[in-house]
Parts: sequence; structure tokens; C-alpha cells
Amino acid sequence: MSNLIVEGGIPLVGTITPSANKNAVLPILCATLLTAEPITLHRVPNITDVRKIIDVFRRMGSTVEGDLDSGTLHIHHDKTHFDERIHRLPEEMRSSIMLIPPLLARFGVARIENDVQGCTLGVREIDPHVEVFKGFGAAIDHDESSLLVRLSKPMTGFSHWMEYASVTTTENFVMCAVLTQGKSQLVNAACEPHVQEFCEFLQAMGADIRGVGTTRLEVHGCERLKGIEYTFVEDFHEVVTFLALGAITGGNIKVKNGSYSHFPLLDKTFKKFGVLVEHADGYSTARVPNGLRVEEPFTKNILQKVEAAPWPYFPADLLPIFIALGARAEGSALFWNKVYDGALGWTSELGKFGAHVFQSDPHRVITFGGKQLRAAEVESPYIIRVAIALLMLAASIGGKSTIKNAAPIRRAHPQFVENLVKLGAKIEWTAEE
Ligand SMILES: CC(=O)N[C@H]1[C@@H](OP(=O)(O)OP(=O)(O)OC[C@H]2O[C@@H](n3ccc(=O)[nH]c3=O)[C@H](O)[C@@H]2O)O[C@H](CO)[C@@H](O)[C@@H]1O
Ligand SMILES: C=C(OP(=O)(O)O)C(=O)O
Repeated sequence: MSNLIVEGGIPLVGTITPSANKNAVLPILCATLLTAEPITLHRVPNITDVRKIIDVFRRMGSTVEGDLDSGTLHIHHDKTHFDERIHRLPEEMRSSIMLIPPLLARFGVARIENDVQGCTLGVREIDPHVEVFKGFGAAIDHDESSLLVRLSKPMTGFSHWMEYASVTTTENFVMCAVLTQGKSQLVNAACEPHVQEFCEFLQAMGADIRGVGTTRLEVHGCERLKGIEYTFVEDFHEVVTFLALGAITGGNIKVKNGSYSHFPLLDKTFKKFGVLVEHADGYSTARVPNGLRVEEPFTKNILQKVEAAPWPYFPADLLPIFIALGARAEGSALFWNKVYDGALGWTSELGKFGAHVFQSDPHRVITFGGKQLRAAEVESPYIIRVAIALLMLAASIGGKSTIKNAAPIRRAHPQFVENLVKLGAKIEWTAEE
């Protein structure tokens, strides 16, 4: 188990260039398998999920050159082979399921282990994915430990209305459709910034995808996709995380940000806690002029609230970051996770810091902020952004705190602790994985 030891109470100050968004990088890495031409990627983050995918590429005979220290990778899937009896796709990461469409397109078969759960946020269904694979003409065999997907003839165009806007199912739908003859349509598609970046990457490869950024996608299949060179944009999760870290520690972090257009609702949510975000000259900054304080709603008998749902709502993955702000800010706020049914149990850990947070049902917690907090030893579940939320509180409180099991941070944020040290934090890992 990897733990983080934090000597808190130090305002974090400085300038940060965020990494790329794990949830754009991983589907894009999977999509590279859709072409046998060389692909060059820049700003690839050195995170555990990326290393696992690269490892499986190499085991399948693909060439992956370059290195994750420089962030540039040259990927060539020209000698790639796949044997479903030998090749196990990476487990404990949700993105493994996005290797299925390119493997199907190239080899007509893919097998994935059941454990493609990723963060332990509650139920993470595979049924919507199965529905998509079947819709494109695949047959599914399911045993206790794995899912075998097979094609006996080329995929055919498919029109589908999803029950809910699932991110990875949308990406899988698009990957099935881009090389399938004819037209495919998806209604209730996810449109998160990472889904948009992923579709734009495929468009650059030559895919005909219409409606990117909306909930209706239309894909016209093409014969082949070409190799390209691509540079990842800054991760909005990381931009938000560093702004929040600056705000909660009473510091000031200037964060490089190339995508202000995604920020209006995020900025508004920061403002609910007294944090004023400004964007100028390619950077974002946050000020807390009157201390962390929950903005009173005008409507009587309601709490200030943050409501997380599929984009363009506030993103569920960022909820823990704002729960940490809520636990610190004077006043009460309701946090409502409309996506996951098991993503809030960890909030009981906040009590160890002396925070008052009440879970009213599987989807909602209320923070009663502004309490006197103390350093503590807390344990993170296997949820990336929760390890960060616990770290945020620890960094804001004087004294030494321990975040046990903080390793999930490494799934999404390269050099995270090193970056915090550069900003003035006293923080270190205690045990290596
Ligand atoms: C690799 C990757 O990109 N992972 C992200 C992706 O996971 P992932 O694509 O697995 O998440 P989904 O969008 O499928 O949603 C996850 C689960 O939430 C429930 N659900 C979701 C939406 C909804 O309207 N109703 C509903 O019930 C379902 O049980 C579903 O299984 O999107 C999630 C939701 O933004 C993020 O937390 C993950 O970080
Ligand atoms: C939940 C996350 O990732 P995954 O779906 O890969 O577990 C996340 O990125 O916060």
C-alpha cells in the first residue's frame, strides 16, 4: 500500500502546467489500434493506466517507442497479433473495455476479464457495452471470469438510443462505427470534454463523425484510418484540482488552461464556495477574497447544492474535490451524485479530520463546513479523486496527516506529488507499490 504523509497548513503557490486527461488519453490509445499506420502522440502522461495499455500493445507485437518521461510515444500497430487465449487485457481499469472495438475490427475477436471496474464508485455496468457490440453484429459469450466478443461477418451500421449518456459506451460505439460500412447513429451520447477530444482525434485520423460535443452523433464509416501526430490538451480535472488546492490552502496557483470554454459551470460551482476563478492569457487562477464561504441561495428552505450528472452538468469525477471545499467552507451545502450509487461512502473518513459531513442517501451528502479541523490518518478507497480530496483537506490543516492507500492518484495524475512539492507542499510517499 502506498501512503502519503502531508505536513499541512502551507499555502501552495506557483505555476503549473497540467497533464493530459487520462480519460481522453486512454480511449485515444485504444483507438490507435484502428490503424496499421504509425501514430505519434505528445504529452502522454506517465500514469499507471497508460503503462498498462502500452504493456499490452507490446505483448501483442506492436511497436511503442519513445518514453513517458518526455511524453512522446511513437506507436505502430503493423505487426500486431491477438490471441484471446493468451492476451489478457489490463484489469482494474475501466478503459480496458475500449480495446474491444479495435480488436474486433482487426481480429474479429476480443476477450476481456470481468474486472474492468476501475474506481470503486458503485455499479459499473457492462450491459450498455454488450448492447452496442451486439448491435454492430457481434456475438457475446460470457462466463464467470470473462466476456468473449466475436464477429462472424463484418460489422454493419447501427442506430441506437442509449438509456443514459455513458462515456465509455459512447466511445466504444464510435470506435465500432468508424470502420463500419454505412451510417451509424447514437442518441443520448455522452459529450464530456474527453469524449470530444477523442472524437476530434478520430476525425484527424480521417473518421467522419458528426455532432461532436452534442448528444446526437452520426458516424459514416470509412475504409481505413490514417496515422497522425497528435498533442494532448490540458486536463480540465487537473486544472480544477490545482485551482482548488490553491484555494483550500490559502495559496494561489496559476494553472495553464487551453480550454476555458469548458469552464463556465465549473467557475460558477467554485463561486458557490467563495472561490473566484479568472481565465486570461492561457492561464486560470483562483482568488478567495472573503474566505471559503458557502453562497446562500435566494430560495428559502433549500441548501446550496452541487448536482453531478453527465456533461454538460457538473462532472461526477470532480465531486470529491468540491466536497473537500465544502467541508472547509463556512456554511452548508448539498452534493448530489446522480451518476453513481456507491461513490460517497468515503465521506465518513472526513470525520477523522473533525469535519461534519452527513450522507443522507447513496447519492447525497451534506457538508456542514467551517468546523475546527485537525490532522488525521485517513484511508482512501480505490477512487482517484477521493485520494485527492483527502489530500486537499490534509494540506489545508496544520500538522502531519496520513492518507493511506493514495496510490490511485497515480492512475490519472503524473508527477502529482512532485508538482505539489514545487508549489511548496511538504508531502511524500511512504511505501512504493
Ligand atoms: C475511463 C473513463 O472515461 N472513465 C469515466 C467514465 O466511466 P464509464 O464510461 O464507466 O461511466 P458511465 O458513463 O458508463 O457511467 C458509470 C455508471 O454510472 C451509472 N450512470 C451513469 C450515468 C447516468 O446517467 N446514469 C447512470 O446510472 C451507471 O451505473 C454506469 O455504469 O465516465 C464516468 C462518468 O463520467 C467517469 O466517472 C469515469 O471517470
Ligand atoms: C473514475 C475514474 O476513472 P475510471 O473510470 O478509469 O475508474 C476517474 O478518472 O475518476
